[in-house]
Formats: sequence, C-alpha cells, structure tokens
Amino acid sequence: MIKTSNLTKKYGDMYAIRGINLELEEGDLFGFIGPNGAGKTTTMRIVATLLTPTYGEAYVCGNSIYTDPKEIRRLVGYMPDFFGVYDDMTVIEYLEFFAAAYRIQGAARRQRCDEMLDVVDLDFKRDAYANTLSRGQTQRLGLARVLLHDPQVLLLDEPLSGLDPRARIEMRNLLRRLGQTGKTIIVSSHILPELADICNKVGIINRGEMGFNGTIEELIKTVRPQTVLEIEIAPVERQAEAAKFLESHALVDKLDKARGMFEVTLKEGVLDYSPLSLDLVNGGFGFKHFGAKATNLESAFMALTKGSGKNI
Ligand SMILES: Nc1ncnc2c1ncn2[C@@H]1O[C@H](COP(=O)(O)OP(=O)(O)OP(=O)(O)O)[C@@H](O)[C@H]1O
Repeated sequence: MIKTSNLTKKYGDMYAIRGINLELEEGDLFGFIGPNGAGKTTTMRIVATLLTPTYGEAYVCGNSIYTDPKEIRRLVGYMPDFFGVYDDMTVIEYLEFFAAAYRIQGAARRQRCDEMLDVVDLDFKRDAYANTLSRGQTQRLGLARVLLHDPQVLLLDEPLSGLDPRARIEMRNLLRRLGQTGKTIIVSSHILPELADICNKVGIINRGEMGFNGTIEELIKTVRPQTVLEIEIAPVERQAEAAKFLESHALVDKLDKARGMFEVTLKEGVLDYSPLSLDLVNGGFGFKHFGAKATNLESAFMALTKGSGKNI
C-alpha cells in the first residue's frame, strides 16, 4: 500500500529526513513517533505528493510520487497538524465545499457529508459555525473532510495533539475504528504510549532517521532484549533464602530488589519462565506475585531518541 525507499529530503546541508524505508500493507495502522522536528511531517507530505524529495522513492498502491501524483492524491487523505476553517461557514457547508472540490455531485454530496459527520460523531454540530468548534471537534471535522472521497490511505499528522483527555480518548477510538475498515493509516505523534495500543506497527524517527520500525513486541525486545520478572515472595521471612535460590538459578542473569519485590532479569533468549515458577514452588517458596514486568514505553521511546533534547 505504502512503500518508501531511501526517502531523503535536504534543506541546504541539513537532512530533514534521511534514508527512510517504509513498507505498509492494507489495514496497517502505523504509529509514526518522534520528537519535534524529527521529520514526520516531511515524510507524510512527500507521500501525499505535496513535497518533492531530494532523492529516494515513494509509492502508494504501486503508484510513484514522480509519475502518478494525481492517482496518489485520489488514493490519499492527508490531514495536516494545523488547518484553518473558514469563519463564515457552518460545519455542513464546510464539508459540502470540499465534497464539491472532490466532484461529489447532486444528492450524493449531501448524503456523503451526512455519513461522514456520523462517522466522526459530529452530527450534533452540523449547523454550528466551523470556527466555534473546540480543538477536538475541529480535528474530527478535519478527519471527516479527508474521508469524503473514501481514500484507501490516511496520513494524519498529530491528530491527538492539543486535545483534552476526553477528546483524546474519542479520537483514539475513532482511529481504531478507521483502522478496522481496511484502510492503511499513518498517524504521527510525539508520544509513543498514546498510540501503542491502537497501532499494529510503529516507527520511531529521530533527527530525520528511522531508529526503529516494526511491531510493538519487536520494539519492546529491541529496548529490552532480556525478560524481567517481578516476584514477591511469601512469607517475607523467606526472602533472603529465596534471593539465594533465584541468584543461583540457571535461567537467571541478575537479581535486583525494588518496591519490596525481586526484579529478576532472565538470561538473554529466555522467553519461557514457567520452569522458574515451578522450581520456586518445588523449593517450598510461595509468592504473592509472579509476572513479567511491563516495559515502560515512554522509557523505550527515550532510549531510542537519545540526544534529541535540543530538538524538543
Ligand atoms: N521549508 C523548510 N526549510 C528548512 N527546513 C525545514 C523546512 N521544513 C522543515 N524543515 C526542517 O526539517 C526538519 C523536519 O521537520 P518536520 O516538520 O518534518 O518535523 P516533524 O517531525 O513533523 O516535527 P513536528 O512534530 O514539530 O511537526 C526540521 O528540522 C525542520 O526545521
């Protein structure tokens, strides 16, 4: 659906993006994560054919940005991070204006606009002036607008930014629903955890280069190649004995103590830790808690975008 190879954009000597390789299939919801100035907008604008790369290629459904830009514009809905709405138009007039630009004619135009208002839950604001909408409602209107021509591919630049917590949840739910319609979606953000549970793939871009590109599970493995278990031994009196037992166990690499629990780092490549729980029980130890420690995605993001502070 979307493929880029060695996509690069330079401004003078500065690389806005460098060697970006992406490959997204039908139905992929790709979280494009990076700090300010990392190159997310540049990449999306190139794929949307609004900006020409210095070199490299990008294809949408097999169409090249160089030779088939018209076809790509038909296939793509691009929502920029900030867009203006006209002061003197109501929500429905705004959508009809763009539907007309997409040459949706006659009764079908009103029907399509009504359907899109329904998709983004904005029917109740149909006759309100577009410039009186909240940020969250404006973002939803922007989404309705890019959906009008039923694009196969959506490029959404920071649709969650500036939203309050409730509007954020609503927008995430909307993105999740859109992801289930088989469209290929790229959605950008500064914040990894806010997209992690709705995306099936993520790319982390920093200073124009893609530091990571894969699934969330692969990301977690990249930043933490070893599984860490949290174990709370019961009764407390047996903790010292349990520490010795764990330290000498064949699957264990390292033992730490945090918040009254053992943090047990398993040896590299050990994914099945059931033998450890069995050995603990057979050794006469009980436990109140035994499980893999959740990876903090925020720290994963920080680890992969190290040294980008001056860009933020
Ligand atoms: N027209 C331009 N002229 C010069 N430099 C530019 C231009 N457009 C973008 N850049 C630079 O290219 C880099 C990438 O910018 P881009 O807007 O793609 O980042 P971004 O990841 O979308 O950031 P943000 O999250 O702030 O929107 C930045 O360093 C930016 O200053």
